[in-house]
Amino acid sequence: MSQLPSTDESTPENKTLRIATRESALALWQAEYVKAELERIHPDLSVELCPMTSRGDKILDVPLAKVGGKGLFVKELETSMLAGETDIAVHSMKDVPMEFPEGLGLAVICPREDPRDALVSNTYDSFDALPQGAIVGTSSLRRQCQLSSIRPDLEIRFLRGNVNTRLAKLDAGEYDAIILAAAGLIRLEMAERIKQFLEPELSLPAGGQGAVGIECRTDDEQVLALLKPLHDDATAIRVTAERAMNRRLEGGCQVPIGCYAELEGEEVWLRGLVGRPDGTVILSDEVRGPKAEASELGIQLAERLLSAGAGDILQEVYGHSIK
Ligand SMILES: NCc1[nH]cc(CCC(=O)O)c1CC(=O)O
Repeated sequence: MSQLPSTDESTPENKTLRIATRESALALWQAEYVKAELERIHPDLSVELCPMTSRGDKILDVPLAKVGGKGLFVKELETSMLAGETDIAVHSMKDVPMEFPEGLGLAVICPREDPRDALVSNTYDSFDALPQGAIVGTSSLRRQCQLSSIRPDLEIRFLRGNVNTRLAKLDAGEYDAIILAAAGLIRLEMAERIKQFLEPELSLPAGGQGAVGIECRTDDEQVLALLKPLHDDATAIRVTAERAMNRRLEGGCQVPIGCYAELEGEEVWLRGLVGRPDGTVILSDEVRGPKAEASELGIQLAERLLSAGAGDILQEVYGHSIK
């Protein structure tokens, strides 16, 4: 952490913790949330936001699966932490790559918001109410795949940009409905725009959806101690299982992979799917097991999906085979 000029460097009031954040409304909300939590728990700490633009925010005209390179939304933030210009970065867990650069790691995972996808429309009240051939906006291959599999008649149209941009395009009449993560709308106090929460049976969420994680330098004991009270164990177990599956399949939120873990007492129930973007094939499976084995469960489920043929589907999407 940086020390502001002071005669007595040991006084905690002089410490400023700097949060690297993207500039979208949702990213800023999440960073403000972490700032507020930190300042509530540590009244002597001052926290400052350092907003920056990521590559993923700049390239808006191509589906993310095609932009190439994971971590489009986090690289700039990581560079600034490694350079010591900032201390922590707040991320949507859905956008965080599996591997961290040397010297950085995930410190805590905060309590999960609603993990479901949501249907937003100015005309129709539910997914079932969409007429034949309705135009649905999303650029997520995972959403496109699942919705097309039940409703092949729908016309899925490209839609990217931050939450407000996407809503503006819906409001401009470009789509009959759009699909967004419920969490983003809830955080931005736009939950009233949600017409229907899509249950996992209809649209299995992306791994980590709805959860916020905090990354920092792995050797920064002081920052790690400050962050510790923000951690939520139940969320971390669920997200660990989901991310383990994604890691094995080399995927994240930019590919047609869904995974969602719930806790049932001491057990983790993990559901996963891999599908062709057009929804003509969906492989889905599930596993259950002890909480302590969350990441083994994720790998186990990935292996089962691979045995069922997920590798061929993913090869088409990635352009290379997975081992
Ligand atoms: N990929 C963009 C992204 N990353 C996180 C969220 C939503 C909030 C969350 O999942 O925590 C969104 C927008 C969306 O999918 O609608």
